[in-house]
Amino acid sequence: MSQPTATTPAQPAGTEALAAAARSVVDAVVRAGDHCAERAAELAARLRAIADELDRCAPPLQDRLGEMREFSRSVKYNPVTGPGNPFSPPLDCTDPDDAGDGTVRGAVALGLPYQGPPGHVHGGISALLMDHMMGVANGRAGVPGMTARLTLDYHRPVPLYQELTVTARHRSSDGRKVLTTGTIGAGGETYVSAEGLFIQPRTPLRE
Ligand SMILES: CCCCCCCCCC(=O)SCCNC(=O)CCNC(=O)[C@H](O)C(C)(C)COP(=O)(O)OP(=O)(O)OC[C@H]1O[C@@H](n2cnc3c(N)ncnc32)[C@H](O)[C@@H]1OP(=O)(O)O
Repeated sequence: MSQPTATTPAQPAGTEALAAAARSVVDAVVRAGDHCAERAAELAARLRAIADELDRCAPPLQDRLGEMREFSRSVKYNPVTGPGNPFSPPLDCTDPDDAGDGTVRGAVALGLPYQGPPGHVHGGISALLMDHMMGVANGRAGVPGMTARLTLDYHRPVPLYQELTVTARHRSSDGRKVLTTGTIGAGGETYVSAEGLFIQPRTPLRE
């Protein structure tokens, strides 16, 4: 029987299936740790061969960077919610359960690759989730912008392997300055709260 993992993607296909498989590899590498030391060299060679195969499919970097300016691709491959990016947990906010007040919600459970303090999520990962979710809230409010300042209060350590609720809400705008708040919590408890100042660019960031 396979070991439990923190992230259980819902039947992905195509490149999303590829990303989900790579994500599973990352999770399994950290969970197996020194317990697979005897087979590490052999397994590394097999993974390297797969990476080389993928490299042969990849277009020149400048072409790919150009493609990635497209909004749909930036959504698919972003490092927080992107189903096409193995680095993303991914945070699921496809059904954001908008309460009608502009709050966006997402759900995620994070495993050992995201550990900071023992048994808990790295504080920088919490900041990543907050930054991104506030960006999503701003986008939905029609005021997308660049993060200029991010302030986090870490109230409690964020547990690994527990479904977390991540929220964000655009609060106010003053010219190009956008103020947004967010939380990470579970079971009615808030582990992290955040406030962000975002600046709307003079020209759009993406095509
Ligand atoms: C699924 C799709 C959803 C995607 C969500 C993605 C979310 C991800 C968000 C990010 O990660 S963005 C990446 C991290 N952020 C950056 O790289 C930003 C780097 N900084 C910059 O590019 C510029 O500094 C910035 C665009 C933020 C501002 O430059 P500007 O030249 O446009 O602004 P300007 O300097 O004219 O300042 C405009 C106002 O903002 C204020 N301001 C700017 N930076 C500030 C700051 N850091 N703190 C406080 N106030 C600040 C500034 O004082 C001024 O106030 P006033 O209008 O009242 O005079």
